[in-house]
Amino acid sequence: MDSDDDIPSLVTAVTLDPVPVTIITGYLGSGKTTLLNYILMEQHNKKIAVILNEFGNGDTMEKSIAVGEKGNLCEEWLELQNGCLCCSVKDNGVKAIENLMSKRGKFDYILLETTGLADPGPIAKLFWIDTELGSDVHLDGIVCVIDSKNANKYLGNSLLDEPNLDTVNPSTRQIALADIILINKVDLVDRSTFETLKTKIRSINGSSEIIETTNSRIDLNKILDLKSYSPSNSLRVDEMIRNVESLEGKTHIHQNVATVTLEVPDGILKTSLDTFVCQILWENMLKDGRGNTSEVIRMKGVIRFADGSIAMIQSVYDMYEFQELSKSLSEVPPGSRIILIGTFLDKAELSSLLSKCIDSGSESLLSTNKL
Ligand SMILES: Nc1nc2c(ncn2[C@@H]2O[C@H](COP(=O)(O)OP(=O)(O)OP(=O)(O)O)[C@@H](O)[C@H]2O)c(=O)[nH]1
Repeated sequence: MDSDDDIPSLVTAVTLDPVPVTIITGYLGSGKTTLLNYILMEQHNKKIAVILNEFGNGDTMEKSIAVGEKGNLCEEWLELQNGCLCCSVKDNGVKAIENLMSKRGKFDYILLETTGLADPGPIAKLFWIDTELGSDVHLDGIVCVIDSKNANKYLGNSLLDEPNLDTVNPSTRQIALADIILINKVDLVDRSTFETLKTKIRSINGSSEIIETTNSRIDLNKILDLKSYSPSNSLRVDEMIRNVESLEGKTHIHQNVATVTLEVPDGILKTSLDTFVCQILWENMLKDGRGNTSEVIRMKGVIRFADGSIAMIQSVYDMYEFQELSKSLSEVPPGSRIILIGTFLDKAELSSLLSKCIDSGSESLLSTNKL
């Protein structure tokens, strides 16, 4: 490990723009490392930090991180106070990365590869919330790599498989949370296997772009600098909605995880939408028609509020935010819509719960005005 002795104590990283973090997820052996190496090769003139989010051996307090510059990778250490990156407290992993940047200079990009069995949600929340706190890093997006040879097995053999009511496997969560999905190893499968797999993936995540790849080769503009968690992504919501709507009427729900769109009346009160979001994300008040409690894994949408403002709404599990759109984003298509990905999502029940929140919001506004 490097000594701190020769480093002035007040040196901090001069970071004008936060460094983007892309999470690379995917089931075991799908081609995540192949993708990482490809990115490093293609972007050899950039200073890219690679973090492998593996579990330590219990006593491990440090995490190795590779920083690539001018084609060379050198090992650095992340000095974590406690535990591994995915289960430590929010500030821990992020602060360690910021400290490293203050010693070694700002990275151009951070790539974080999760283990094949990891749910990328907790780590995504870690990097997402720190943007709010004025962090030196920010979450850019989640890329999920799928092994087309084997994924049909772990995603179920048939579209008619009996859904498992209790559990959602990590691979399904990785797909649900992905901003872009690479169906890799297409050289190893025939067209019909590929199409079956693509249909399953689409039935889980109806909104994100799906691209087929071999050896994880991809136009890097498609996976880096996506700004998936920035208000500028609101311009893509319409396209995402169209992806979801093209599936309507084709019911091939897999493991009960699916994507639905919800129309929200323009001019809704902020408090009404806030109540609705809290009820579905925090209070587990949303059920499907058969009484199963819904779980919202990911949500994104654009809302036109009563006060005339337009905001992007996003969530990852129980964490959500509204980000007001600037005037430069005023060209977002008309309407207010939300895309939800999760388990036991029932469009009719969602609409009904939303209507109740709108009604009670209007009633309380009315009684406040009477006072
Ligand atoms: N035929 C074929 N092999 C591939 C392709 N992409 C990756 N591989 C091979 O698949 C194996 C696994 O690839 P990795 O990139 O190590 O996969 P990973 O997702 O990082 O694997 P884990 O870290 O074990 O989860 C390697 O031997 C790769 O060379 C592809 O498109 N086609």
